[in-house]
Amino acid sequence: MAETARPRRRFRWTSGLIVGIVMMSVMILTALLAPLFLSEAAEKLTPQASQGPSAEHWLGTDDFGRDVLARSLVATRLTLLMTAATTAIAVIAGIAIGTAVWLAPRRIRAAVLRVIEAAVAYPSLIFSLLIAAILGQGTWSAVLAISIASIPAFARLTANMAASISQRNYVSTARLLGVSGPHIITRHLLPNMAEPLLVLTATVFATTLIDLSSLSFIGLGVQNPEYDFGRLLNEALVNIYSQPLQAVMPSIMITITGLSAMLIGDGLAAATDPRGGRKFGSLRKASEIPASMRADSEALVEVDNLTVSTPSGVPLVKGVSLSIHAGEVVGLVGESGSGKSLTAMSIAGLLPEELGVSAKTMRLGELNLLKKNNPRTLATSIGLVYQDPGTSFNPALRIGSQLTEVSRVHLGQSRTTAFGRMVKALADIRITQPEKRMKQHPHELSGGMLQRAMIASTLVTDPRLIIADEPTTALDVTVQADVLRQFRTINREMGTAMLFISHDIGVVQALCDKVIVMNGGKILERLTGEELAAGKVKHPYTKALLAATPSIAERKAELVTVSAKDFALDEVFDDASAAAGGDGTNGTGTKETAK
Ligand SMILES: Nc1ncnc2c1ncn2[C@@H]1O[C@H](COP(=O)(O)OP(=O)(O)OP(=O)(O)O)[C@@H](O)[C@H]1O
Repeated sequence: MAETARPRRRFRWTSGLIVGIVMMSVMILTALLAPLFLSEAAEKLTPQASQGPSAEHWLGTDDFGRDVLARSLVATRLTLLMTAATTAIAVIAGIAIGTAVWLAPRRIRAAVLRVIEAAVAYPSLIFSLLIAAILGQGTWSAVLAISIASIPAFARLTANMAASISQRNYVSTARLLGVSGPHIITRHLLPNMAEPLLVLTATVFATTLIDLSSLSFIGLGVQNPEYDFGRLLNEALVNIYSQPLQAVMPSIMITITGLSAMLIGDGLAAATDPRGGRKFGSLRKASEIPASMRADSEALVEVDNLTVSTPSGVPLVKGVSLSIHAGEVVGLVGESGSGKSLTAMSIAGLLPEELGVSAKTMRLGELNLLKKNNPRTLATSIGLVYQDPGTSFNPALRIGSQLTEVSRVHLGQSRTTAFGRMVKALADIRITQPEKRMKQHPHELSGGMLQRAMIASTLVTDPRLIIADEPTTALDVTVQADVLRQFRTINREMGTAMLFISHDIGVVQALCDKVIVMNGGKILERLTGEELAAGKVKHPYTKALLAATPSIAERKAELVTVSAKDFALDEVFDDASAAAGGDGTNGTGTKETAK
């Protein structure tokens, strides 16, 4: 069935970006028009030397009787031309080197990357001074010097991004199919690097302007009779006490040009960052409906007529209603893109902010989930378990500091108390040597152990609801059975409500009291776990889902995890424990059990 189309990401205009573009447009207009109308006033020598401000010369005149304001405005053209040329050379050469490095054999690539890194570490202004001294004084030697000094930054960024993009599956596939290196670069690499390169270009434009002005200021850049902002500052220096205004205008022009480029760079960064600039308050106000009118007022979690839409109004979740009682497990099942995660993330308040959410009711107990809630309340009321335990943890930090974060930050517990409670939670969930585990890094633990650690971390805050989004998909079948068993235990013993998301109808059938089948953002069918187990399904889509799980339906004896809830889970867990040497967490084989 067709996936709901993901709409094109909207470009976000920020006020900074608009101001930057307006300022830069004014500078470009000045660069175009000033030399046409003000050249004479700016360049003609007159006897009115070194005069103060007057009606005729607003900022006075220089040592040769030339109008200071006119010279500053006319200098905009050369300054912008030099800055644009320098930036363009740096960008083109940097991207060419960065991508060529990616195509080079491994040893050459490593050597060139080391050279680029050393060049980046060296201060660019000193580097450009060195090059300018070698090339000699003059406008274009300054341009070349600064562009050469800026190339390493672009080359490194391009090479790093190319390395990361080249790991993606579509690039591997293209390579496997024999697509040529240059074709991969133009088709796959460059389009995916455009945004960060654009942001860096704007920033380098600003720093280039400063560097060029500095070279001209110290006499290495633009030479008489040409003049840019730096050259004007150089001329103003000798009169700084008698004619301070002479230095003011070029300084203002440098500031405005640099600031506009920075604002454009920042604005582009914010506009292209999918997480940035999101507004709170995309939730519509909760409709205050009396308890008597609620669909299921006894339920702990109640969602009534939830709709999630894109900024352009395309509905992704269409009128979903569900309720979960304390101690109940509700499964959301459906193929990829059916709206399961968006439904769950709406409840958790973790939806991307650009998406609009509306519902008649969405609550957890008395907590109105349609309002912007205190993050502490949400973090302690709802526990989240994600799909891939490998990516749920920061690989650079020890397990302990990550697992105790919520307790320390949101419950205000001391490090020792949080550590102690976490060790107990790990032991409760039958992780061996919990103290040792807390001091280890994520790569030292197996996937099953990490996933159980993640479950344990959600429990220390006594959440009322646990949302588990495909929590067993990344695990092999024996560890999967163990994790499912842990969920069942928590749910039964602690009375926690659970929303369990899966595309695997067999897993849902094994664990859930109620099952909701979704597709295309809508609920197609509601079933009890028993109805599903007995095959009492009505909707053709659910039948198709069941038919697409032949290993569950046809090999009940082998994959007992999905045949008869508790019995199956216990039995599989025991086998998994045996396979893993008692701990049940390191069993990595895909041993099928209970034949
Ligand atoms: N931030 C977003 N902006 C626009 N569309 C989105 C966004 N997030 C998800 N979608 C789209 O909404 C639809 C439902 O997504 P959702 O993640 O809920 O699916 P799912 O059923 O959980 O699938 P999966 O199992 O692959 O995660 C998909 O078509 C997806 O492309």
